[in-house]
Amino acid sequence: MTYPHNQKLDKFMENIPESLFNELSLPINFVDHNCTILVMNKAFLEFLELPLKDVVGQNLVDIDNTTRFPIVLQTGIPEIGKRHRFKSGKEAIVDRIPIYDGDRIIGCAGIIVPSHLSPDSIEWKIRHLIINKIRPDYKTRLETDSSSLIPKYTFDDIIAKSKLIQHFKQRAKSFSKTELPVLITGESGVGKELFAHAIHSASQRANRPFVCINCAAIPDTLLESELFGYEPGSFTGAHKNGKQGKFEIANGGTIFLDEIGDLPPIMQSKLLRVLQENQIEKIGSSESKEIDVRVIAATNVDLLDKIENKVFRSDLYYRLNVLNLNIPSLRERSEDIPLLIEHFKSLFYQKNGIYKTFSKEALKILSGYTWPGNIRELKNIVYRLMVIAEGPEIGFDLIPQDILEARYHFYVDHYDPNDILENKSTLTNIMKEIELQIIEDTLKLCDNNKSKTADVLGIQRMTLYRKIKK
Ligand SMILES: Nc1ncnc2c1ncn2[C@@H]1O[C@H](COP(=O)(O)OP(=O)(O)OP(=O)(O)O)[C@@H](O)[C@H]1O
Repeated sequence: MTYPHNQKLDKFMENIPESLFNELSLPINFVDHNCTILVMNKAFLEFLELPLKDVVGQNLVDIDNTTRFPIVLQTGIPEIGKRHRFKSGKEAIVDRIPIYDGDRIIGCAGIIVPSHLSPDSIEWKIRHLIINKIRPDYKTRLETDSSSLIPKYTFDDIIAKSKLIQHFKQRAKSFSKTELPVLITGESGVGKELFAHAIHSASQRANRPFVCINCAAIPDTLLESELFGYEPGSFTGAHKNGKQGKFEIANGGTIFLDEIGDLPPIMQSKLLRVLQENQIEKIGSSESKEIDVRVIAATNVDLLDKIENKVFRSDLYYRLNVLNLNIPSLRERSEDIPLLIEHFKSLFYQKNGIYKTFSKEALKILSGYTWPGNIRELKNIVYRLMVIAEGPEIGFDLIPQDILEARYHFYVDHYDPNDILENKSTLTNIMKEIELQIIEDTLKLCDNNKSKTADVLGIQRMTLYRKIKK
């Protein structure tokens, strides 16, 4: 295959034989930097329900105006495993992978992954092969999602309808226009890492590395070499070629220092020096190297408290906390819960091809829960329910006991002792009242179905009748 307009792309594609390309049942296309189609295989044309004629040279937007290729060509940010509705109304999971020549975007590849395909299928494997060929650095993300140099998320991935989070998204977007350090605080699982990725993705550095390091997950003895690297032979057991540190890898881009509150004091001093001087010194080296790295740090502990207890340096805190985002917990924005459940359902579907709905009662219970583990906990529960539900609908009965019980604690916690004094109630009467309230609420959730209510509450149907009658 040759692409007269683009020698670089030509070189890039020269190893892919056209015959093989057209035989693939996986729809694939390539466009140049103007979104002009360079290749669209038979499977792609068939998927778009287009006649099997040559579309090379046409603009993809003219063929399918729903395409997001122009956006990917502009941002340079890959979109992998995204759900897309085509002009024909068909839906599928798609990958859009920008192709670079150095820093320049010269084209984009698109793959449609029909939703019935299992991750074990040959097409799925070919998809991985193609992505890895275009972006070898993306391989890690597809497999483990953990140590890639490419940000995993953009602001579009932060799902929220609450005004509260919209406000934080807006603020974070304005932070991405600057080069200043950002400190993201908030409880565990609220999306701090997600925000860090999004800030980088929307910044001038989007096409440069995004390097994450979890300061709590690395033993103190290894932290220095992880962050700053070492020279060959600088200590026993050192790799003979030495090692690049995370700061050096992140040069030109962003480093995300997660769980910064757990950084040991000695490393706090070293980090402070790096931030002040913009220079790193590898272990075993006497020379400093200039670096240009934007720092985003996150923590779920109270750093001011740590400063007061003299376990965190206040000067480092002020260096990191130039811009601050204190992400609210999920219980402060419970109106986002149904939307997040919908989002995780569709993510699960994209990955596993399994789609289930939640019953009205189940949704109501999940929306009323306080989610101490925040969005991470919600995501895990949604995935777990998708796996364990046998039928197409996830009902009340599958909700974990601790979530159901938490509702009952709510009644107890919210009982006003003044009512006891005013009404001169006895403990037995108070307990009965609470019990009745729970029964009434559960009956409502179960559309007045008494057998179901008894089942959910774990009592006999006759006991339920007796309690209602009383
Ligand atoms: N608004 C959101 N929309 C969609 N997914 C979200 C949102 N917020 C968080 N998540 C998801 O919830 C999970 C936890 O988020 P993340 O790791 O960013 O939290 P965190 O605050 O950094 O947690 P920790 O303090 O434990 O490191 C991730 O899978 C993330 O993708």
